[in-house]
Amino acid sequence: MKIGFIGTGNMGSSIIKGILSSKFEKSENINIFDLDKEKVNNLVKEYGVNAVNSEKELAENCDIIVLSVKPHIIPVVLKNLSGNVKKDTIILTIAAGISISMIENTLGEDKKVVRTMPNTPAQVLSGMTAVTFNKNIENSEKEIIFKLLNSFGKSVEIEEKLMHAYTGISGSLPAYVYMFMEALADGGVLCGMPRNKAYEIVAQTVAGSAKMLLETGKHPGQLKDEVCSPAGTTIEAVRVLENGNFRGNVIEAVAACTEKSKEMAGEK
Ligand SMILES: NC(=O)C1=CN([C@@H]2O[C@H](COP(=O)(O)OP(=O)(O)OC[C@H]3O[C@@H](n4cnc5c(N)ncnc54)[C@H](OP(=O)(O)O)[C@@H]3O)[C@@H](O)[C@H]2O)C=CC1
Ligand SMILES: O=C(O)[C@@H]1CCC=N1
Repeated sequence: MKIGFIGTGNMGSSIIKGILSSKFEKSENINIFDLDKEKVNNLVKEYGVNAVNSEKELAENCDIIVLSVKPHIIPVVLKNLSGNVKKDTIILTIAAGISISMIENTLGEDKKVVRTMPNTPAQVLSGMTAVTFNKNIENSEKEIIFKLLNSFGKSVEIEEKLMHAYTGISGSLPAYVYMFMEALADGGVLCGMPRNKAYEIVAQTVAGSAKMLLETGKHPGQLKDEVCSPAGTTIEAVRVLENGNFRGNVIEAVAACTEKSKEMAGEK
């Protein structure tokens, strides 16, 4: 299967790396188009993928076209693709706030469109991707798309209207987690821990805590309670976090992200 990427920045290249390292597809079947020739040359050199010179050339040679440019560039790309997309080609968008109907309006309602919201851990095969299919995608094609998305992590089918909230709790989430981890390491450094050691310790502990939630089936509040000894160390930290409105701030951050996604889609 030939897969083409229009835009190979942070997210497009994360997916390419995931697809190649999981061996879902060979490098000779990956075509890329990006205006930034440095990014293209680096990917060609490092991974052996093919560079093409236009959206048209990419459309002629691919079974799946991944739209991985910034949302405001999508209309330009769709205009250049218009009239060049074959009947059975699947258009897969990863852009925040770009709806299926926006793509159908330019390329045609008969086109096969898949809307997704991935995240950057795709490049280490630990991504989490939401997906919504348009009416033209057949079940056999859904299976192929799930295999593709699962090759670099996990995926979940959701209603298109939930894509905004999904962006708030997954597409954008790695950034907030990294901020939390950076702040934890800063705290460690303040208390005398060498920074590199602090990052390693924090990363393994965050990964372990996430694994516990996934594998034990316990409520996160219960898992927290299991760590808090009476009059112990942890409850002191919990008190400080609660005084700083930690959970309230996180809820507001997710809501702000969700609202921005709606605004980008012209839904508010
Ligand atoms: N970053 C993330 O964590 C996530 C991003 N997304 C979505 O992924 C999309 C891409 O985001 P991200 O990878 O961060 O963005 P980047 O800016 O890192 O990558 C986009 C790439 O597209 C290039 N480009 C610009 N215009 C064109 C064009 N007309 N044709 C071809 N290539 C072009 C850019 O070049 P130049 O830099 O020269 O402009 C850049 O290399 C967005 O729509 C975003 O919503 C979704 C989930 C997570
Ligand atoms: O910040 C953004 O708009 C993109 C979408 C999800 C993650 N990054």
